[in-house]
Amino acid sequence: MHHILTAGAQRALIQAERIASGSAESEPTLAPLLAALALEESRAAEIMRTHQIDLAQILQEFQLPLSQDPATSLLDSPVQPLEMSQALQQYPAFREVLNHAMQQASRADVPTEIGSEHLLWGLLATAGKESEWLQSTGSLSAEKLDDSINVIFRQTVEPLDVDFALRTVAATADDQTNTLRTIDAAANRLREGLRVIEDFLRFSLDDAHLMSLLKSTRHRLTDALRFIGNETLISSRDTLNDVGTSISTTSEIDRSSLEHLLQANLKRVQEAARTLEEFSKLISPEAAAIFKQMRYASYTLEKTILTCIASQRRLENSRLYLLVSESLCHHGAGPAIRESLAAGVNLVQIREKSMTDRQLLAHGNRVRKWTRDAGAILIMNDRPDLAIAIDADGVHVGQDELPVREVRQIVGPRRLIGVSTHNIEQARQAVLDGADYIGVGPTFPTSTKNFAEHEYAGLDFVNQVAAEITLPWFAIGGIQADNLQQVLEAGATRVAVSGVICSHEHPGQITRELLEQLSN
Ligand SMILES: Cc1ncc(COP(=O)(O)OP(=O)(O)O)c(N)n1
Ligand SMILES: Cc1nc(C(=O)O)sc1CCOP(=O)(O)O
Ligand SMILES: [Mg+2]
Repeated sequence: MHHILTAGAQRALIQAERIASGSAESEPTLAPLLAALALEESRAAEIMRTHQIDLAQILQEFQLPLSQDPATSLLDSPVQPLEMSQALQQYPAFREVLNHAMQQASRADVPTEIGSEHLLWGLLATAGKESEWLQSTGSLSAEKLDDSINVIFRQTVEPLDVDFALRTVAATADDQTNTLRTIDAAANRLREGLRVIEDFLRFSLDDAHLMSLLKSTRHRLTDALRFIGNETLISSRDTLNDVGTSISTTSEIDRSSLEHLLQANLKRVQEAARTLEEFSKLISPEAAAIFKQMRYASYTLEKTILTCIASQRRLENSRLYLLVSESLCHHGAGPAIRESLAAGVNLVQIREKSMTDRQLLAHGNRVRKWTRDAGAILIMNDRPDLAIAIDADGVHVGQDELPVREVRQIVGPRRLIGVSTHNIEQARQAVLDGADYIGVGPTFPTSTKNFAEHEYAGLDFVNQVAAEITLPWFAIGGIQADNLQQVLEAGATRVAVSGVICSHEHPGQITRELLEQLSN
């Protein structure tokens, strides 16, 4: 009969082997197993804790060494899982523990893997100083443990033959080697793919925020591989006999543009992450979980990078963004919009706070016509529904309005979504949420919108965004012809304005002036 160990029991056995190898004892004992059960986050450790038994007591009682940080020691120097139980298996008392543990697991009313609690039970049932100590110090007995394990005894169990094919991995050594080789090859593909993307972010996009995201993805790969063991992977590597190394498909050779190259490598990363996730399930559920996270992270990364590239293209020539409110305009919104369009503005936002929906719809339809005729982009403030109704090119939302995800569901994939941000965390989040551009402000005091004094993000925020974000962004708030230069010096290349144009006697004239400064 084959029994499979739970992940917690596997870790405990690996730890036991390690502790035993560092112990000065010439004869093997069960103390390393006891210590390992207390060391791992497992049911056995939990049970022992409820009986006031902890690792420190065990180490002291049985004079065991544990020089490394127990929490990380297993990760730091991994043991090859198949070899793990070989030495312990030679030891009769350990075989007895396993035999008891298997019997105990067999008593469960549902098929049960051998868990750390069964190993603890086996240890208690095996005569020896460890069992005696557990019973005297922690007043723990095999009977008491039954309650904790919650086994339903329905039959008298005959001693079982111990089958030492304790499988921690695949059924055969060949299976295991092949699994490890697959993981090793996929990890290399993933690493290489990430490196290409990183170079793209560094040299083509020059985006520090996305680069730091990518780096943390790379670190996750390292974390996950620790669960499997780097040495184990390298020792399973067999490049000479790997048929995959000689195959290059046309899709691998054909890279028609930087973007194509980027996409191919994003796909490569996702496929490798999927392979790693699936094959790691045979070896380490912890690693598999990390690979799954990496796969999802790579989808976010893909969406974010591609959105960034597409938005840069769409907003390439939009340096001046005009927000129009009827109430601010000297001669009404119509003349302000038409004159500024004629002067060269190519991005307009309808920002009306007091019109009824019907008024907004009618106004929106007029502005749509003017902007379309001028070849300009039209954005509706606050209202995804009206953005669709007037066929605007996008919608702008603030921090308290609908999140990007929900707005996207309403306006679909092609309309632009802009998000207001007032600090660097919000800016980073908006990028990851899938915004197509962000507003960055308020830069200076403004009478167009109420902000408390402490809410002025100022030029520092502009500086921060300039240092790390390449998704198109517009500095906004109190920007005028006479302070625009400071904004540009802080790193902005695009600005959004309202009052300076709307309330100007000659909207066309001030528009030209601002555009002139922006083009310099
Ligand atoms: C380009 C741009 N940036 C910021 C805002 C402000 O949006 P929000 O915070 O939602 O405030 P209101 O404009 O709705 O009052 C914006 N509209 N456009
Ligand atoms: C509507 C708005 N949002 C801001 C933000 O920081 O999010 S600042 C602002 C007012 C922009 O108008 P003006 O150019 O007249 O100051
Ligand atoms: Mg708003």
